[in-house]
Amino acid sequence: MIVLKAENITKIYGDKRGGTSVKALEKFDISIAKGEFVGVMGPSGSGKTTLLNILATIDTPSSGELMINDTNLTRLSEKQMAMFRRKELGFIFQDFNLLDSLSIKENIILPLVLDKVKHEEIEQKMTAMSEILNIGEILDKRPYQVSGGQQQRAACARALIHNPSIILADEPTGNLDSKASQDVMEALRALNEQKSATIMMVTHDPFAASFCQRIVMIRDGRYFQELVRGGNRHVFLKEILDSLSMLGGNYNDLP
Ligand SMILES: Nc1ncnc2c1ncn2[C@@H]1O[C@H](COP(=O)(O)OP(=O)(O)OP(=O)(O)O)[C@@H](O)[C@H]1O
Repeated sequence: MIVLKAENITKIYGDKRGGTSVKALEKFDISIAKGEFVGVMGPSGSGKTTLLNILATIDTPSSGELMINDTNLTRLSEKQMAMFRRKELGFIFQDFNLLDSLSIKENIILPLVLDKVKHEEIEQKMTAMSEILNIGEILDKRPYQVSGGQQQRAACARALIHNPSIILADEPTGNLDSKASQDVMEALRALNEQKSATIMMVTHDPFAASFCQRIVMIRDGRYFQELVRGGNRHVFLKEILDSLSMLGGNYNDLP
């Protein structure tokens, strides 16, 4: 079953009255099935953030169609879009975006509290998340009292606890050291495998990307290539590195 389908997405930034304009995406297609874990990679300026903002419904394409679970998002009003975003999408950001005034647990369950979900159901979901993500010991702490990797694992729990159709992750390992990056990627993989979470992640990090099942490469706002994981993660990492060196841009500096 297809969860997300974006077709012919073009995004032009700039002045409609004749000023300079930038074509950030051109006739870009992407389709993600339920339970897939997909990475999007491309050199700096290739259009990844633009794509993510459009899929996240915080920006609109200049042309093209975006469907998530049979809802055509290019036809919704602002209010309908905000409701759709809250119910159907989960977000993970590079800088975690947890509220320091709340405990880790309160941060995670906030979407359910706002939706007035019953206490017992919230506790049940919280326990299940905490077991998968190994965050039981930090639930009563504040975000500033735990490590970056622990904060990001809490953010993963928050992104999935309301059971969205898809999680959109923006450089989830961008602010983490290699050990914490590995923990977070293993957490995302566990959510994907054990909870059938559908995940799309934008990343510069080939190591993080090697946890995905499929990588879509963008260059100059256009689809460049797709890699599908066949063998183990180490083989896939090598394939990703080879493909990135063909992509060029800032990836030419890779080891
Ligand atoms: N608000 C904007 N106004 C004008 N041009 C923009 C705007 N946002 C992005 N661009 C341009 O659109 C193109 C794609 O940018 P985008 O940020 O999507 O790339 P990216 O792949 O996410 O880059 P990075 O990896 O450096 O974050 C670039 O040429 C960028 O300069």
